[in-house]
Amino acid sequence: MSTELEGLQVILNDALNAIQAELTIARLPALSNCAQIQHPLDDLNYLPSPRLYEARRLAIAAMGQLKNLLQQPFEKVREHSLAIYDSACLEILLKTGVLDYLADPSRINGAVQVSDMRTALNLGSLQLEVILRHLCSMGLVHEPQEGAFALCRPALELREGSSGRAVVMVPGRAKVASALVDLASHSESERITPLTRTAFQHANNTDLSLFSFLSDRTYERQQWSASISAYGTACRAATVVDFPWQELDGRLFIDCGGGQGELALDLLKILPHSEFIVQDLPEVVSLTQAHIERRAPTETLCGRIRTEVHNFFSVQQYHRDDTVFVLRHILHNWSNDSAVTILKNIAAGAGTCSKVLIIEMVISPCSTANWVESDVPVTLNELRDAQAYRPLSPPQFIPSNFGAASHVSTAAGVNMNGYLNARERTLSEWIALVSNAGLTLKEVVPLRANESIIVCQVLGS
Ligand SMILES: C[S@@+](CC[C@H](N)C(=O)[O-])C[C@H]1O[C@@H](n2cnc3c(N)ncnc32)[C@H](O)[C@@H]1O
Repeated sequence: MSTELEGLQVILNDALNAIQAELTIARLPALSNCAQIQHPLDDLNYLPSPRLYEARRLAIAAMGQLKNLLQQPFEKVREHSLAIYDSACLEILLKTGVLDYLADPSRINGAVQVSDMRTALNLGSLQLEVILRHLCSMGLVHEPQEGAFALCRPALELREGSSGRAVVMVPGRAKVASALVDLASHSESERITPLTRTAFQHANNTDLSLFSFLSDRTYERQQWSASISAYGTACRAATVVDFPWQELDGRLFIDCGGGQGELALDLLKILPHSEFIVQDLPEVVSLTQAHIERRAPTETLCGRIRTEVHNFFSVQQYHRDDTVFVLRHILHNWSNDSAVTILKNIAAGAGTCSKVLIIEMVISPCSTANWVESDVPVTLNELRDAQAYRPLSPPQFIPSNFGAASHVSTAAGVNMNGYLNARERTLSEWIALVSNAGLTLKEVVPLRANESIIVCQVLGS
């Protein structure tokens, strides 16, 4: 019977050995924090082998559990309460132009003195070294000589055009987080603001929903749409590879709230006998149409892909029995009641062979109950040479949601809550939601990404 410390040490060693072996098999270079070029694994389009993907997840989970085990609790609480400055420093790095200055090809290979940055960027009295030192502890910057800083490899994800930058630049998140605290701190009886009002509305003193608020704010809308594209890019490779799309070739695909049509464009390439309709609100569809014509001129001409204005709060008009309705990153934007209405509008028009594919996170509860070994656990050894992705069973001492490896997903749930009174959902919440809408959940296909594909059919079919 090993102690928690011993158990986690073994798990971490096994995970690191598996990572090392998989890097060698894939002929990937060694990882380095201070490298000035991205590692192939940093590319969002690079899909790691199932064993490498899971070993990374396990190593992060084990490191998180070890940190929880070892860190002095007062230091831990202090660290979390100060975490608000992590995002503030990230924003300062971008908004002062320091990131772009350090990332410039003429400077990227050496460290730059703070005084030079201050003069070049006209930063006056900003105590830049204080900010940069905190960014060092976050692993985004390093300080090879006192007062001289250079970017670390992860910071390359913040360069212009990168998905990471798009996510950081979403406006007003700090305001929403603070309004969430404000709303949550009042008991039900003292509440002046009705519960249906979001923290976003409270923070911006508006009754408009996020989407209506953005409709006449071009800059903010562009920042949002860049971040939405970034989430799509992050799960793109896994969505295409880890789901058996070929079994559905020949069907009509309706991408509900399809945005720029990126998912349909990806599927178009691998499903030569299928047709695609990308639906969205009128102000989005006009941009989507132009985007699709640029990206897939031939398929557009052949009628294999087109756009259509459709509000998903009205009933779908497609009654073809073989229709596949896809909703990616849609339902987590809506409360349960609204999400049920959206799904009912699809179910009302869907034939018995139609499918509804929901591409979203399926949050695991953080249970530690599975510390008792499950019947047929999937281990890193079993994933050796595996081509098809299967998630690992969490070993003893690792929570069922892989703890620290789920941090982004649980934080995304709080973010959805703050902006939209919405949430990321667990499997039991998904089952309840789809059955309330007259659908049945057939299976959940996990992806090498934060998302899974939830396959639903019309009830009884
Ligand atoms: C988070 S984005 C997801 C976009 C796309 N599915 C993707 O994965 O990239 C949500 C999309 O829902 C659309 N949307 C919001 N309300 C809608 C409505 N009532 N009817 C149709 N689309 C809507 C938005 O315009 C936006 O394109």
